Amino acid sequence: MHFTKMHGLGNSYIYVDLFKQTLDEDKLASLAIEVADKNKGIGSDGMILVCPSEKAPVKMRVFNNDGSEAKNCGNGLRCVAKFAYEHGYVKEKTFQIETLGGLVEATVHEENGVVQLVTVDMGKPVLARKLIPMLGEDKEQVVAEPFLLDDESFKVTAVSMGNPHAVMFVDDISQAPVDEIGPKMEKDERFPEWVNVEFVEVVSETEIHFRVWERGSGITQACGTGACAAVVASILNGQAEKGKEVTVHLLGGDLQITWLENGHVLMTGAAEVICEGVFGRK
Ligand SMILES: N[C@H](CCC[C@H](N)C(=O)O)C(=O)O
Repeated sequence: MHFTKMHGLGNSYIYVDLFKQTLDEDKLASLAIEVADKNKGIGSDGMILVCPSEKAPVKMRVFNNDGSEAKNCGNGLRCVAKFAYEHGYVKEKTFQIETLGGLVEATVHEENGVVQLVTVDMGKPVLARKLIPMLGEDKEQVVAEPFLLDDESFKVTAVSMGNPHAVMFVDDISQAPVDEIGPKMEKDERFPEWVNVEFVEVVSETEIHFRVWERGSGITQACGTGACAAVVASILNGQAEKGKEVTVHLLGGDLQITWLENGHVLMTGAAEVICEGVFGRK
């Protein structure tokens, strides 16, 4: 199997071009686990398939390193956009990408034919509890809601970017209990489809620090959909303003994110190729 390893701010995936090869649908989950293994595989946060689509020039499918399939991936979208443009699957610099969470629009910023940065219109966040999904009293939004976990109460703001996110605010990001709380909250029964867990330290209304425990992958260097959810949560909690660009500092680098007045979330960041190769026994 031919692959390209790419990353968005250190959130790396093994990209497989299904315009040029086919994979057995029944083996996708186990293949994602295999290629992501840093000792016996290639090593990554998961696997992303770059697929033909009937709704857009290209479709993205995302698998975490536990084999679970997700409906969206922000860092993955930027890399898929770069891949599709540089491989000639799209001719325009702005084009749609199909995801399991719906259609998004990407714009590539290229220099001498090489895409350096990509802007993705991630669409509108979903805030209704039952659509996150999150169990509990049926109310429109979950903003700073007390969430009891191991006798400790956390204030959770829930946002879906096509995939579910639980965002909490801390005073010092370096002290955020990512390892301790991440895995417990990820699979808490109150999140029927599990959840990505994010911690945010607000620096100003245009700058935040961010850490993540990803559903299905654990701690990663960056989470694009999580960073979008973090900006939306910051605004819902009165810590930032709609229409103003926020710089999100993640372990692997920065993303520029704006929750526009029209309700859409724009994300701009890097997308890079690490290597290409052939995976599997000769
Ligand atoms: N772990 C996520 C998928 C990857 C999202 C993340 N890597 C991003 O860049 O948005 C989930 O299960 O919803």
